[in-house]
Amino acid sequence: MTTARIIDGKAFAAGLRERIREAVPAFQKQAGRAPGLAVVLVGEDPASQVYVASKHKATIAAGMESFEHRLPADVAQDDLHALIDRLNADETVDGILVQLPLPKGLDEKAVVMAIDPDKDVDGLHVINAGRLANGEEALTPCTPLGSLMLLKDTLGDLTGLDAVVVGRSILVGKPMAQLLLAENCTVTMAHSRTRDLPDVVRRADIVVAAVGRAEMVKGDWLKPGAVVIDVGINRLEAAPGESKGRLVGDVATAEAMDHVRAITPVPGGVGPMTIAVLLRNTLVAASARAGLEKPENL
Ligand SMILES: Nc1nc(=O)c2c([nH]1)NC[C@@H]1CN(c3ccc(C(=O)N[C@@H](CCC(=O)O)C(=O)O)cc3)C=[N+]21
Repeated sequence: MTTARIIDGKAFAAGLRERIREAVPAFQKQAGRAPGLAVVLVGEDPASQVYVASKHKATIAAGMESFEHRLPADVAQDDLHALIDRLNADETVDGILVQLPLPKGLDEKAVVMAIDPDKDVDGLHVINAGRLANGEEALTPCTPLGSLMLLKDTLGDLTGLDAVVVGRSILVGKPMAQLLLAENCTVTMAHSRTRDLPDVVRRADIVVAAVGRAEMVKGDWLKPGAVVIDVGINRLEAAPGESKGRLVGDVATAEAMDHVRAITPVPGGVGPMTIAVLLRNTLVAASARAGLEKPENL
């Protein structure tokens, strides 16, 4: 029996992008220019090229300015920093995103720390991580913020709920836990060294799976009625006769459907939210930089 609701991240993301598009003209009128997002792509990784192309398209569609910078995989660290410095100083650039991972040999952390925290639309700078942890206004990583939006849309007030975040990355797990804590959840962070992981997950009203292991969270790990956010995007090996393997999350979705109240699919769940929140963060950063009020209902 399957009763779970599929959380349509693609539709929610489309709605968010539409609200952003509607909010851009007010910014433009007051600031005298459109919000600008600079995306830096180093190297030729095909998956990264696809992501960057879709970010570019979405940025233009929202009425914002998109600046793309492509550098060769063997670029010197100093040259990359010189570009970041230029973007930091450029008044028409409100957001800077350096597509990750960077090719081997480059110091990723040093690059992220070189970004002006007020332009750090990925929310990866320690200053933004610290602001988030301290409950201050912060640019917040896109994937966890998008996940939180879906949770609040599904559940309303999250106060008092038991949340388990599986995965402790800087990009997703840690900021996700901070966001849930700020919504008054009781938060448990689980990871590869957690003992009795299935039993830990069984306690949760909210499960956020962000471990990067295909279908690791099984159906019988889930408390009846739990709401599940599946952050994983894993490409399975191609079956004979297929050119590409299937895309699956970190949760065994088909099994989970028999247990949970609602779950995000892969694809079409959290993934599309990531780009929509990137645009949201760009407009938020632009408004703050221009001394304008934070746009409402974004
Ligand atoms: N500095 C930085 N910031 C990022 O936010 C960042 C990054 N680097 N590097 C790569 C990852 C990956 N990422 C995704 C964005 C959208 C989808 C997305 O829209 N996925 C769709 C389609 C997936 C498909 O069909 O391939 C879905 O899940 O439905 C996925 C993955 C952002 N990333």
